Amino acid sequence: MAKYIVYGGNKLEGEITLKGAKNSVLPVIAATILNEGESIIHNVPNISDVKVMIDILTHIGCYVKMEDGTLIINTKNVNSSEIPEKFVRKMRSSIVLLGAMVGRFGYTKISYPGGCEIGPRPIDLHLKSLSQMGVKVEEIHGFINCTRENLRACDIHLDFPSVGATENIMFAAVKAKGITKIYNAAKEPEIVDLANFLNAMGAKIKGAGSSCIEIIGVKKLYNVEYRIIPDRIVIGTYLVAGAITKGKIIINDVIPEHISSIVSKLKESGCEIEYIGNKVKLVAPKTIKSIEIIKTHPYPGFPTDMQAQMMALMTLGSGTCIVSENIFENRFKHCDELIRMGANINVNGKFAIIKGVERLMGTKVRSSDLRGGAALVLAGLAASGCTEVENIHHIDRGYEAMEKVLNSLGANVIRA
Ligand SMILES: CC(=O)N[C@H]1[C@@H](OP(=O)(O)OP(=O)(O)OC[C@H]2O[C@@H](n3ccc(=O)[nH]c3=O)[C@H](O)[C@@H]2O)O[C@H](CO)[C@@H](O)[C@@H]1O
Ligand SMILES: C=C(OP(=O)(O)O)C(=O)O
Repeated sequence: MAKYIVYGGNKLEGEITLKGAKNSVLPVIAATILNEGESIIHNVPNISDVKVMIDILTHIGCYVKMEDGTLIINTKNVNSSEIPEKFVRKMRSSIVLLGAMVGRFGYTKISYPGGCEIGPRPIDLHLKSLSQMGVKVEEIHGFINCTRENLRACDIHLDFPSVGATENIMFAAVKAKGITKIYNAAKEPEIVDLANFLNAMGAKIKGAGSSCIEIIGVKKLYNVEYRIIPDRIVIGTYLVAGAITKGKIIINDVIPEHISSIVSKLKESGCEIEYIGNKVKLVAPKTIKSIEIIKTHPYPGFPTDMQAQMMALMTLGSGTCIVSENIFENRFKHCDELIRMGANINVNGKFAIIKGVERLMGTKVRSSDLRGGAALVLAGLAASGCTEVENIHHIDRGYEAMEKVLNSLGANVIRA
C-alpha cells in the first residue's frame, strides 16, 4: 500500500492551477450513457475514482479515451446493462449509474453499495424516487434489479436534499415522458454542472441550484463538448495547506461563489483572502485563530467534505473550536490519528471539540477515508519532523498527484 512521507515545517508559497471537480465529473461520465453517441469532457482530474468510472464504461462496451485532462467517450455500442460488484465496491458513487442505465436501457442490475468509512450511506431516497417514476426495484442477495416499462414523470419530494438521489432522478427524468419536479433538491454546484451538461446534450432542465428542479423529458440527446467546473473541495484543501504552513498561495481558476463558505471560515481563522479576477490569494496569519464553531450543512452551508481539513487547521488554533458534523454519522475517524500527532480533540457524538496546541509532531498515521487522509497530510506539513501517512489510495480517489502540487509550492512530500 502506498504512503506519503511528509517532512513538515516548510512554508508553502506560489501559484497553482487545479483540475475539475470529482463530484461533477463522476455523474457527468454516468450521464454520457444517456446519449447514444460521443461526449468530449475537458478539465477532467486524473484521480482513481475517474479511472474506476472509465473501467465501468469500458466494461459495458463504451469507447473511452483519456488524454491530458480530456475524456472522449462514445456510448453507442454499450452491450451490457449490469454493473458488477467489483466496481461498486471500489467506488460507492457508481450508484449514480442506476438512473442513467435505467434511462437508456429500461433495465439495470447493480450491486448494493452498502456503507463506507464515513458511516452508513443508505440509498433509500434514490430507490423510492425511481419507484415513484415507474421503475420496479427488486433487492435480491445484495443486488438491485431495476426495470421499467414506461418512465413516468412526476413530482418528487425528497426527505433530505441528497446529492446522489437528485442526480439519479435527473437522469431518469431526462428520458421520462412529461415534466418531473424535484422538491427539496440538492443545490450543490455539481448539480448545476450536471444540469448544464445534460442541457448541452439537449435535455430540458430548469431550476438547478435552487431547491426545485424541473425536468421536461426528451426523446433524443446529442453529442456534446463540455468543461467541468473547478473542484471547490480541492481548492479549499490547498487553501488550508497555505494557512497551516503560514504561507502565501494563489490558486487559479476558481468560482468565488462556490468557495464562499470555506473562505468565510478561513477568514475567521485570521487568513487574508482576496480574489483577483478568477484567482484566489491567501496570506496566512502569524497565529491561527480558533474558529468558534464549524457546522457542516448541505450547500450553501459549510461542506462536510472540508470538515477534516479544517479540523487539521484548528488543531493549531489559539483557542477552542467546536466542529458539528451534520451530514455523515461517522466522519471523525481522522481525529484519533490527529491525536497521535499531538492534537487535543474530544469527540462526543456529532461534535468534536478541538483545543489548539502549540505544535504537532510527526508520526505514523493511517488515512481511513479521502478527506480524513488529506487532513493528515495537511497536519504533517505543519508538524515537526516526519509524518508517514499510510493508505493514501483513499487520497488518490479525489486528489490528482497531491505530492506534486504540494511540492510545487515548496513542500517536501514523497510518495513511497
Ligand atoms: C460523488 C459525490 O458527489 N459525493 C458527494 C455526495 O455524496 P452522496 O450523494 O452520497 O451524499 P448525499 O447527499 O446523498 O448524502 C447525504 C446524507 O443523506 C443520507 N442519505 C442519502 C441518500 C439516501 O438515499 N438516503 C440517505 O439517508 C446519507 O446517508 C448522508 O447522511 O454528497 C455528499 C454530501 O455533500 C458529499 O460528501 C460527497 O462527496
Ligand atoms: C465523501 C466523498 O466522496 P464520495 O461520495 O465519492 O465517497 C468526498 O468527496 O469527500
